[in-house]
Amino acid sequence: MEIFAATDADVAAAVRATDIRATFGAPQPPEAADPRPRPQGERISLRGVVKSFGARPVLRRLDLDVPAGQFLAVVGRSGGGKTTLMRLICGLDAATSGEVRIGETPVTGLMPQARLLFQDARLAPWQRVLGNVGIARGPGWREKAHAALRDVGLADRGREWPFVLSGGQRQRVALARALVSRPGVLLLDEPFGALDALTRVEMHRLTERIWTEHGFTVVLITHDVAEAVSLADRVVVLRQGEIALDVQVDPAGELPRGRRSGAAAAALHERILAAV
Ligand SMILES: Nc1ncnc2c1ncn2[C@@H]1O[C@H](COP(=O)(O)OP(=O)(O)OP(=O)(O)O)[C@@H](O)[C@H]1O
Repeated sequence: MEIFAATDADVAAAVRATDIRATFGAPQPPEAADPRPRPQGERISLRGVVKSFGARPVLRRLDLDVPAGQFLAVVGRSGGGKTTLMRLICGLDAATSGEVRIGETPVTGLMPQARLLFQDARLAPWQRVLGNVGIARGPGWREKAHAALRDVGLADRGREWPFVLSGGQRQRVALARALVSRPGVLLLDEPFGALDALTRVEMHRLTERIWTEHGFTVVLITHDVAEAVSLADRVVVLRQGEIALDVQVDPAGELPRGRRSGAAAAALHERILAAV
């Protein structure tokens, strides 16, 4: 295993080379300054997907199409198969039968165009923040990692160690690490579940902004129906391995994302809760 620790000189050079003034929510510099290729959201499709562990079926003949660029939220009770679904989409696990595709490509192993974020940030403690974001290395990794840190409002934290960061900041580093390769699909497995309410709202706004700027396809798992209604284009309820509800959040385009309140949002909230 390669263990790499960026030296202070490395980090200082990377920080000097980019704009460290950009902070969370600040306007982003022109695309030309970013060394990463422009991302393309990718379609996700599942056809007749079954996943069993031993004799126990967890996903039962699932059909699901997520159009490129859509923000889909998946809600459901514990044990309903949500994480299993994510693992099949990114190729961490294989379906027992049926087919999963990202774009036109059948998922037969780990998919480089899909990135998965968990509830815990899973940072490498022996790497500084910049090293964590660029952990996959490759040509130009420092510049790419720094651009991703700037995306998440942590441009000036690259030289710090993960243990000095707050939980929300660690999740932002994990998000930057996922974004560094400009994925077509971002899979979020309850990444906000362990955060306090204010940090969670910050992360909602950050996720929405980055999704708008990057244009990737998002699948967000959450137990929080309000979070699903607030952020997503569409909500799917997964119950005992089957889709119990599949609903567009705002088909008429009347509910501003992030401020979805009022009777229509409340009715949708109730409908989702009834299906969970
Ligand atoms: N590797 C595995 N081996 C055996 N059973 C598994 C495995 N992974 C998941 N399961 C089982 O599959 C079912 C669905 O698990 P999954 O983690 O997908 O649910 P979930 O909806 O994400 O739950 P939660 O909301 O609690 O995270 C559970 O009963 C779980 O015990």
